[in-house]
Amino acid sequence: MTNDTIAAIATPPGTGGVAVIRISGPDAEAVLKKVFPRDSFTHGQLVYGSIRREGELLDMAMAVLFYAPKSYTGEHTAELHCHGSAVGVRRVLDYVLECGARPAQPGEFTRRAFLNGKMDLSQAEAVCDFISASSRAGAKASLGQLAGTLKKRVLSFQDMLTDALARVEAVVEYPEEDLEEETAEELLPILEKMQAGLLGLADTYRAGRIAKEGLRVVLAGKPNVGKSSLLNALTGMDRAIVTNVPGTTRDTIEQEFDLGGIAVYLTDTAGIRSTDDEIEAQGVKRSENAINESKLAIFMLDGSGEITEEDHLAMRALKKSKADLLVVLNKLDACERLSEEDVKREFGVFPLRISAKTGAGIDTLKQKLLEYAEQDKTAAEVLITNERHVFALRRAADEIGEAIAAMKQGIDMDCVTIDLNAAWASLGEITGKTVSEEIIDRIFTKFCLGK
Ligand SMILES: Nc1nc2c(c(=O)[nH]1)N(C=O)[C@@H](CNc1ccc(C(=O)N[C@@H](CCC(=O)O)C(=O)O)cc1)CN2
Ligand SMILES: Nc1nc2c(ncn2[C@@H]2O[C@H](COP(=O)(O)OP(=O)(O)OP(=O)(O)O)[C@@H](O)[C@H]2O)c(=O)[nH]1
Ligand SMILES: [Mg+2]
Repeated sequence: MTNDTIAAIATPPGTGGVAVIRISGPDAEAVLKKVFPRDSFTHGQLVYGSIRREGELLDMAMAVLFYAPKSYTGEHTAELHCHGSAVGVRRVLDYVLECGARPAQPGEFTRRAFLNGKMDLSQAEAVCDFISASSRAGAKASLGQLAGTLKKRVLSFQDMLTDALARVEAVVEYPEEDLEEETAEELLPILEKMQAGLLGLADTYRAGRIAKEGLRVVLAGKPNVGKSSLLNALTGMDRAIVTNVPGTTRDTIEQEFDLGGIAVYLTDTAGIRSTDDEIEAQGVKRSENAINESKLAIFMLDGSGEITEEDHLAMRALKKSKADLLVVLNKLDACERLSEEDVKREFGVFPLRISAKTGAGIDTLKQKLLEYAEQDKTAAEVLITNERHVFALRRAADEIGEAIAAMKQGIDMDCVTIDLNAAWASLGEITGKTVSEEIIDRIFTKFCLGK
């Protein structure tokens, strides 16, 4: 139901400089005029005045009216810019509701913007992601999507499909012209390029997800190699206790830090070894859990010592997990007993040389982490950050693949038409053209109130 008038506080709860109440729907102007009396409003012009209920002053505020369709929602929309008093703004909202508006559902303003064609579904989803972004990379990716970069890409894929469909339909419609072979020859490379383009776009999800959700990295290795020292060096904080007693870290320690705009959640763990100490044994268990929950593990070796059975024990725990592996050889400032070649021979991976103590190699390590996080990002201006979009892109690529296979086998062009239409519909799930009501419901109920 979109023909009633809704209202909500659009700013976060609590005390602030200014609090905004948003009102949208056919009665927005009438409600505003009751709350904030004025003979007329000029579209988009903010004016100052009093809000009184039965003579009692509720706030000295500012108000603005946007006439449909030139508003965020595409409906008549009013805003009251009140003092940022939690109690004050609540009283004004109650008065607005008394004057004929009803409380908005979470995401209802943006849902109306979508239903009124002000934005497509990918842009509406981006509004939610942008608001809740917790890193600069996440904010940047969702803002691009909000500005319509993904929408544009999807629409251009759909345009290409429409062109291809028109040509296939010509073959079906004029069988006497014998266009089949010629058309297949011309369309195949186009479809193959589209398929690759769709899969390439879907592959940006790896980097997109890290931009949106952050990167989980665990520090692992036997006791005393310098894991806690590295946590401190990477985060620039004196976060974890460092001593030369093996078994210093007993529990996992997590610290977030910013890596070129990406949120990295770094976990320091208890050194892995077999132990009779009950507390330490539980710590080792927790280390193993932390490894399993991480995308990347930094396996640390002490270059001033020898490779021991404990190193192998730690490595086995890492190999059992799905975490990707980066090996560092620490303490290169001290005497050098281990070379990179030794490590390569023993563990099959070439290590990065660092000193957690002096900071040598830490910038290179950060660079490696950043490259890892952004791999597959390609030059793409578009980063996919949403699993729903990945599924839709992959499905569209599959359907185009079916069309390609059918064409190559000389199967009836009618089948090709079906496959290409299916691909078009899959892409429509991203823009919202071909998506079910339930999915739309699910997307908007995740929004916050007032958005
Ligand atoms: N005060 C205020 N600030 C805000 C918002 C808002 O709703 N109110 N926004 C809410 O998220 C964001 C801005 N987004 C907006 C998007 C479209 C329109 C809008 O009125 N569009 C019309 C007219 C454009 C024009 O006049 O040129 C349109 O698209 O037709 C307004 C805000 C961030 N800042
Ligand atoms: N020379 C040198 N010493 C280091 C370096 N990194 C760490 N150390 C020292 O090695 C010892 C152990 O460091 P920690 O960071 O506590 O090692 P850990 O791996 O966290 O140890 P556990 O918590 O016991 O598993 C401390 O005395 C550190 O000062 C380094 O790069 N060079
Ligand atoms: Mg430690």
